[in-house]
Amino acid sequence: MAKKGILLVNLGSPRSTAVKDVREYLDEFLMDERVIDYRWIFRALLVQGIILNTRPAKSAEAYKTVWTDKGSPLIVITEKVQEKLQKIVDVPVEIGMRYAQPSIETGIQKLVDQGVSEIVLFPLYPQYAMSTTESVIEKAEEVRKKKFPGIKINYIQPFYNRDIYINCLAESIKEKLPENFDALQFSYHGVPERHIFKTDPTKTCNLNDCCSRETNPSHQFCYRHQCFDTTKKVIEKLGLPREKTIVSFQSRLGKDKWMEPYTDETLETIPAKGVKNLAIVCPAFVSDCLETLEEISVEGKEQFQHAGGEQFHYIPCLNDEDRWIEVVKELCEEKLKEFYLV
Ligand SMILES: C=CC1=C(C)c2cc3[nH]c(cc4nc(cc5[nH]c(cc1n2)c(C)c5CCC(=O)O)C(CCC(=O)O)=C4C)c(C)c3C=C
Ligand SMILES: [Fe+2]
Ligand SMILES: [Fe+2]
Repeated sequence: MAKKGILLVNLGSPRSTAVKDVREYLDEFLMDERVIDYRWIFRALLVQGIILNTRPAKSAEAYKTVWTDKGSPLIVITEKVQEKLQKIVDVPVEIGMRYAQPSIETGIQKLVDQGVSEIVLFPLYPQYAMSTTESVIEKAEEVRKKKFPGIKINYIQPFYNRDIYINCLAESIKEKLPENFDALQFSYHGVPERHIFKTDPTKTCNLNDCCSRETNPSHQFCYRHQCFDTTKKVIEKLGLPREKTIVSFQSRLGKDKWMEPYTDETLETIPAKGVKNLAIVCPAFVSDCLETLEEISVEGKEQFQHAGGEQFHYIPCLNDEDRWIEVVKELCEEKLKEFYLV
């Protein structure tokens, strides 16, 4: 019988905080046609002609503020998840990053070296986006066809609405919520609005009320809907009134219109509306990273307090919490079983 294995895939980080390494990482990341989805020549002009002139130095400074002795938080946390998962499943577990190292190819090679020919690949993003889930699958398929044509890969689908994940996230948030807070903000990574239209095969999403409907044909590929649905399900579990919660989108880049409302603008306006004590969580990320530890915990806090906010309570991601490892295990085992069905 074919040997099976698990590949956990996350976004990836620069090799180090040196400007040249950050530049190399940003080059690979932003030249991905599913991230900056312009025609190659315009993407190259924007990324290599403009963004890479100034952003690497600025981002390198930001990375320095979150870097650990062992490296980037995102990589270190993903390695911890791998270690913990490996102790409770009986197939080999490896990690691969969409950008930089260890790459998806490296991860697959390590599994193949252990005799694996059937892989469950887990893109570690709860909600589907062209720039994340789709990009990972495209890359893995490219690598498989070119380098490992004999192996099979089963992909774990976005799990934004799965009960096991919602329960896990709600319990984790509940444990970390402060006693008193005026609002709980859900800050998701943003995407350009254009991406949502582009990946909607039904052409029924207009980025309006449809995203909050219980059912709509576009929901399977609508990042906005999936963020709303995660939020709705978590606040139901927490028993929080809708009025005590805020949804916003962070980390926009460039001049395109990204999904609104923007997290930074929200943080600057809510204190005047009476939100002085804020709890904030970032459920598009399963591991803490630059975008949560620096952009939200540090910059976001400053923006909020500068605008008159008082208590700012950042709720960490699921990281390597045991309850999350159990969810990863269950989702992986469910997919592993599919190999026996074909
Ligand atoms: C949660 C899912 C993510 C989506 C969707 C996403 C889309 C997206 N991101 C950029 C540009 C940048 N993102 C950066 C960092 C970053 N992004 C995610 C996740 C998603 N991105 C993570 C986990 C991280 C942190 C990586 C780490 O090493 O900790 C960066 C790099 C940092 C910086 O310079 O600010 C950029 C740039 C775009 C353009 C995009 C969708 C189109
Ligand atoms: Fe939608
Ligand atoms: Fe990003």
